[in-house]
Amino acid sequence: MGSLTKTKLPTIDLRSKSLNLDSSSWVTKCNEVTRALEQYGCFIATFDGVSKELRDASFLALQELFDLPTEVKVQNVLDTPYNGYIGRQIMVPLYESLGIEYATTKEAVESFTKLMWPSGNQSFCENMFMYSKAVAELDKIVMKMISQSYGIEHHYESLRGSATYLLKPTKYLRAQGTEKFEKMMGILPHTDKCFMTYLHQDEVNGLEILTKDGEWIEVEYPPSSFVVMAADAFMAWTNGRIEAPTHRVMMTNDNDRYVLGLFTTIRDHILQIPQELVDENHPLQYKPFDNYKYMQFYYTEEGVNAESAIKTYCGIQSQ
Ligand SMILES: O=C(O)CCC(=O)C(=O)O
Ligand SMILES: [Fe+2]
Repeated sequence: MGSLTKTKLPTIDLRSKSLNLDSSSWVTKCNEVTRALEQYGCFIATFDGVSKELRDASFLALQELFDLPTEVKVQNVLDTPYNGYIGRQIMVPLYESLGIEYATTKEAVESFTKLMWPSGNQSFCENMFMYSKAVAELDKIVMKMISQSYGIEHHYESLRGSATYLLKPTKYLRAQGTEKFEKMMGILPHTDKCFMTYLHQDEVNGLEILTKDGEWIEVEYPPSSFVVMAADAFMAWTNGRIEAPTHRVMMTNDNDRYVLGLFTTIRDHILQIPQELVDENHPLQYKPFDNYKYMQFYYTEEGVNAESAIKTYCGIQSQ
């Protein structure tokens, strides 16, 4: 599927000083974010909410976490399948991740930390909590910008209190037993099932995005930036105006790769497609749905085998 291209994803400056704008420049910036998402389903955001110290400490904390024995890591069991602990599986032997649910609440990060380190690990706990809070601020900025550019702020306001954040520390081993430049799949092509995704990596690249033209873009992003990516629930909520991009990770045999993904999910709130996004050119494509229940559906046989799980779950079939 698809060839590799040298196209670059747009980079948008969302550092605090560049958001201090007069109203017409603000509108231009909001439109820039929305157009990038409409075209690619994602973009690179420069963001200064995570200091260099916090970033360095967070990636060190990740190494400590993955160095724990497997029997400790498997204790992290969550209700959502595949969010608790995934260890090196046959299809993706390089991949390992752990999910921290409700990561913007201190209690949740404390209880995860206690599970991993019964005698405590204060710096891990503080760094993960601070990191999650900082990136949740980026989510608020991005959501405000998109909803303003579509004129649907009041709809977003009504669901914002139902946004929950899953922090997913992830480690990819470098490709094993391969030649230089030969790549091995780190994570299979997929779309995310949540609402929005925010990815941050150590120096090692590997993420690839499938464009609408069927070409894979290698995403290279510098340390001070984040990949902002629409997920399935967001695609449905925007009535398909912004599509969740298919993405994968390809690893070379150079270095292991660490990633911090923050995933927004809307819980306990039925998502209704804003009527402002429905018109003659954009007929209603999705019924009201529950993001969290959709994530559960995805892991059923029907969900896994569907060509588009979100369309099977809540899509309106065109006549
Ligand atoms: O490692 C990455 O850059 C992407 C991770 C990813 O796609 C996921 O966890 O859903
Ligand atoms: Fe993903």
